[in-house]
Amino acid sequence: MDSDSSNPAAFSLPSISLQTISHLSESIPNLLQLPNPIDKSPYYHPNPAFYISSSDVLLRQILFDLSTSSSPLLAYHRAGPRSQIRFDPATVRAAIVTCGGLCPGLNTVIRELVVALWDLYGVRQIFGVQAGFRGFYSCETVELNPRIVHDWHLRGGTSLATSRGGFDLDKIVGGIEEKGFNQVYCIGGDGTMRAAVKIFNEIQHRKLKISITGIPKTVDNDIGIIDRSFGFQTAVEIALQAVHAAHVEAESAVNGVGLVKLMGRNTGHIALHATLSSRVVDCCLIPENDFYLEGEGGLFEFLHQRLKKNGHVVIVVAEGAGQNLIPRTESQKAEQDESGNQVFLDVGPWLKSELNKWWKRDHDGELFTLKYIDPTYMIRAVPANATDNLYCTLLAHSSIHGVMAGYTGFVSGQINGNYAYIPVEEVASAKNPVDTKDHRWAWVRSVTNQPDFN
Ligand SMILES: Nc1ncnc2c1ncn2[C@@H]1O[C@H](COP(=O)(O)OP(=O)(O)O)[C@@H](O)[C@H]1O
Ligand SMILES: O=P(O)(O)OC[C@H]1O[C@](O)(COP(=O)(O)O)[C@@H](O)[C@@H]1O
Ligand SMILES: [Mg+2]
Repeated sequence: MDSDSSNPAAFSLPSISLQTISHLSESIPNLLQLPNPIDKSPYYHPNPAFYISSSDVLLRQILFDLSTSSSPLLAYHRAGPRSQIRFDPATVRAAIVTCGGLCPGLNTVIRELVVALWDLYGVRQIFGVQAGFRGFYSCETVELNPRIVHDWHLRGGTSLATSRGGFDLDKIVGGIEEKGFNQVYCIGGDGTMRAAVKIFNEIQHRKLKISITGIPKTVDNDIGIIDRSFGFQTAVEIALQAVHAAHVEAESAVNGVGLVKLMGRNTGHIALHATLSSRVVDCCLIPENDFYLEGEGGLFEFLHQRLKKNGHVVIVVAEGAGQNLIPRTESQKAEQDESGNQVFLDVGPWLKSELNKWWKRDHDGELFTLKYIDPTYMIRAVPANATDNLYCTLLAHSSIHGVMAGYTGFVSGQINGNYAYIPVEEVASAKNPVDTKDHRWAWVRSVTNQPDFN
């Protein structure tokens, strides 16, 4: 018999599958247990509901159709302070490292890790590892305290320096052991999370009492599961300034084209958000949606019509878009950066040149002005805005609470507005492409009216 779709009682809730995270007690016998020092904090006055228990979870999917959902709902441990801690603060030696490219908010995360370790938990041995993972074995570490980091949230970049490459598992874990670190906070993107998985496995293999955690940073917002990465909103805000400038230039010319290239290696989130919030973009080109130039339904045909109608156009192109169209030599095909990422060719100047050639070929003699803007590092080399700053603080605090409670091999992240602990392996493999089948891409297309290039 068919279930009655108007009667919610006719459906049963799917089961829940908890994504467990590792705990030091699984590999370290007789792990000590102490009351959380926040009990004595003059600011928090914790009541019983203040502490989070290991049975507190949050769901990844909060919207689903009961008539079709049958697979279990993924749940994660809720982040936050635990009533018992598993490190004696007097013996903690915490290491903080930043890896990969810059992202607004890196310095805020470092600052808040230092201040909260110091103020909430009474940790006094906190170290900054310089220049990314290679800093564990090739540079002096710097001792940090709240006085040193007090104004770091006002600075862009990372005051610890960062780098790509330099991943040598043996040397890194050797360096961690040699320097006596027992808490390792890794701030970085997808590459850093993959590296953290390997370090975590090696620490477990060596049965060391070291907790390692990841705090995901990616200006491209290309890490999955979490709502968004810190710094992303700030980057979009700065990107918008470039889009508005391109619009002014284009509108003030005859047959004016404003072309803006924005970051986005594999994902077009920055381009998409800049397009949606500016409302002045005529065409948004992202890596997830191939495009072509010539013929029916192509970019040139669309631009021709738009210029005829409005007299100007604004194009936003993400750096990873159109890579399949740009001619490249055999050696360019094989080129990789220090972290093993394929080196992209620069889509901005290529597209600018193709557009100029097209106009000259098809509209010779008619006025045409193309202004190209590439804000590149300007969008990520700035301090975090207010929202991202608060987000960084909560991520840093979540990480410390989890580590002090003895959890390891996890990442702190926001899921549906709440904070969760997610296994680092899961984050390392979770991508976050723009879904060109969902409502947001449909929204872009309805705002721009651009072709779908199918
Ligand atoms: N698959 C991997 N295994 C081990 N280390 C990796 C891996 N991918 C990247 N790394 C290391 O992680 C660090 C940061 O990676 P990178 O890709 O440059 O930046 P991001 O973390 O921002 O994506 C680098 O030191 C790099 O060598
Ligand atoms: O020139 P760099 O420092 O290698 O960084 C450039 C790359 O970093 C990125 O900003 C991605 O970094 P994220 O890991 O922060 O997402 C890309 O958009 C860009 O290709
Ligand atoms: Mg990356």
